[in-house]
Amino acid sequence: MAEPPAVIWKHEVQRLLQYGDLVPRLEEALGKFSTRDSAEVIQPVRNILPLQKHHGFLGSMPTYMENDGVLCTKLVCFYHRDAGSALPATQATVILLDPEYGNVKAVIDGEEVTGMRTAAVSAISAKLLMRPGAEVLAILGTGKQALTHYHIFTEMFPFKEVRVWSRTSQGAERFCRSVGGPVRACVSVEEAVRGADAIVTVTGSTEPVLFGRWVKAGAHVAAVGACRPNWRELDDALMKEAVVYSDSRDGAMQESGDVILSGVQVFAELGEVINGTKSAHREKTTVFKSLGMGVEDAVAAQLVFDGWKAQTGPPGGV
Ligand SMILES: NC(=O)C1=CN([C@@H]2O[C@H](COP(=O)(O)OP(=O)(O)OC[C@H]3O[C@@H](n4cnc5c(N)ncnc54)[C@H](O)[C@@H]3O)[C@@H](O)[C@H]2O)C=CC1
Ligand SMILES: O=C([O-])C1=[NH+]CCC1
Repeated sequence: MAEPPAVIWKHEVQRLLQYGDLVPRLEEALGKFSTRDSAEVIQPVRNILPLQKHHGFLGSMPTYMENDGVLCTKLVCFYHRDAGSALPATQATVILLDPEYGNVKAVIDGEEVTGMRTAAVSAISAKLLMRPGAEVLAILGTGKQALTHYHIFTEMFPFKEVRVWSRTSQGAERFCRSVGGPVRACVSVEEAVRGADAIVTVTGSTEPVLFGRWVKAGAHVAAVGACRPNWRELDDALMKEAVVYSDSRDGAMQESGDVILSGVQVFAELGEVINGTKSAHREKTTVFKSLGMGVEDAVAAQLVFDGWKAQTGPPGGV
């Protein structure tokens, strides 16, 4: 009979998941995903169930990595919240299964996994697509994703200046106090992004907040919010000016309002750049449209589970 599942919650995930391990695993997994080899990764575009009464969605995100023996699914609820709502915008749980027996091995808090793997993939996009010598980072939004993006971007790149914008001055000030590092609050999006080399959009907006006329030619934009076909964060001018990359081309064509409504084509998946089958146009303005993929949760969950097993020892002791 199978062991009961491990339940690994937020504080343990925070202790067990480190960007130093996560980033190389994600790079490898993005590359595998883009080979479309079913023995490497099977991962359909997430299935979405609308929660109309609550202005939200339940996404189920299964992934099977046959060669790595990883079977996983994430359940994620995400919402369009009114300003001032105290309710969370995103809640997630990751379930790791044994692919041979079918039993659940671990139930893992998905909040930290989602925060870290999303920021790590955006940082990978910047590593591949941002111009060398980038000095100024701008972050639009001051929620959970803003925080994880701040930490990994300032850890991986030597920015001289970091700016942040929020809808409210209290939001921006709270963010500046919480990061424990240098950052300047800006009163408008334009002030935050003018002259920036890298821009991260992590808002709950359903309308464009970032306009192409403010974006410096050659800047790199990691666009993380607006994960529904009728939601936007970027305007048409920016989408049409930029070379557009995504985590999943199919995901972007089904879920990204910025891609679908602007009518642009996704030039490449990050995995294709990693595999060397598509170019990294660092010299041009680039947009990485992130939707989030189950394979990213799967590699993060496997890292957490491996760390948890190493600390607890084999089932039943030695
Ligand atoms: N691409 C991906 O893999 C993932 C994307 N997301 C998306 O990223 C976005 C941010 O997620 P979290 O940080 O978890 O949410 P959060 O609720 O913690 O933060 C959202 C931020 O956006 C701001 N905001 C909300 N509505 C806005 C509007 N109309 N205009 C400007 N700013 C607005 C809020 O004030 C807050 O600063 C959401 O759209 C979420 O669905 C979340 C997880 C993964
Ligand atoms: O990949 C993910 O977890 C999500 N993408 C959009 C909202 C949540």
